[in-house]
Amino acid sequence: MYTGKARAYTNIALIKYWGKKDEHLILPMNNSLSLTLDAFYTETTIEFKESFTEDSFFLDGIKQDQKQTAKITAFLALVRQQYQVSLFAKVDSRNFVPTAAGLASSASGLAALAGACSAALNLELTDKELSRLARRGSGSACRSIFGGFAEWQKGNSDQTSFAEAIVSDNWEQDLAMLFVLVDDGVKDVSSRDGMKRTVETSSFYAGWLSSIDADLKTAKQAIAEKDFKALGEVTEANALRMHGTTLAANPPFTYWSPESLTVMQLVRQARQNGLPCYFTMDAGPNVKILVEKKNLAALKQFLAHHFSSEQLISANAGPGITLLP
Ligand SMILES: O=C(O)C[C@@](O)(CF)CCOP(=O)(O)OP(=O)(O)O
Repeated sequence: MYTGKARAYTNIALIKYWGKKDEHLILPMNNSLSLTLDAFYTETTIEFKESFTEDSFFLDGIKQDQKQTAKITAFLALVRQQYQVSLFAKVDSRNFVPTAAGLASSASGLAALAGACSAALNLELTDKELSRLARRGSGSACRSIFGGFAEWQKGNSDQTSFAEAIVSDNWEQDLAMLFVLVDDGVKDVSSRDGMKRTVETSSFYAGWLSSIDADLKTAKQAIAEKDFKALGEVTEANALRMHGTTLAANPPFTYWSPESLTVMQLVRQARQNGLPCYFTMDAGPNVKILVEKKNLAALKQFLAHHFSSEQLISANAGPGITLLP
């Protein structure tokens, strides 16, 4: 019997991963850049055992069905094949996210699973190898191996596609992210399905790709210079461009709900009132607002007129993956 446990935190992309060049290996079309946060994490324990006749997956103590287990089973099949393991496993994940719906990220879950496998099988993977393994579970998971800012080098093969920490002189400690939970109950298109449809059908996709290199350069320069305005502006513009691609997909779709648009407008208004903050969004209606820690309280106060405290969840920069005893 082999057991392992790991904790990994969610990350939010400031320059988005949106589109795969290779679906099987999960190689992205473009580099992306993220900030790992401390508020949401997953702890995953895995047990490989001779007596198990199939893989099983428990999330917060509840056995998951085939569909929810799909990403996990596919990942474990890869681990067995890659590391010549014949044993089945029991995976027990606990998501430490505020009760709010829709915040459990596959990034922290699959990164924690990769770490737990490495520990259980005594693979002693380097961070780069762990990032490559996590990438096979879910693309954005490869960035959660690292704390603070990370860049996912797109590469062109399984060997060359992995994330790396961005040297930042700990500037991320001065930043915060405020999640505004807008729950409009609309069942979104998953990020995996959304990016696939967009790559395959959106006439705006080429425009998105052509803007990435400049955005990455701007973001990395902003981090090096601790220039919050520059980082915020490129973060917001990049997110708008990513989401713009969905409008030209076939069939068209959007992750934005009416409340999402209200939050975006409030962020612009806060800026006009002299409170620097910038929004980003992923595959769902929730809005994430990048703000300097010194302005977090003022931002929360400004939004408190429109949202309940349960809808406003703040996070600071978080650490990389931790293997647990
Ligand atoms: O996080 C980002 O860069 C941007 C997104 O969150 C925007 F929605 C995409 C994350 O995609 P993911 O869930 O990693 O997809 P997978 O590789 O198909 O599992």
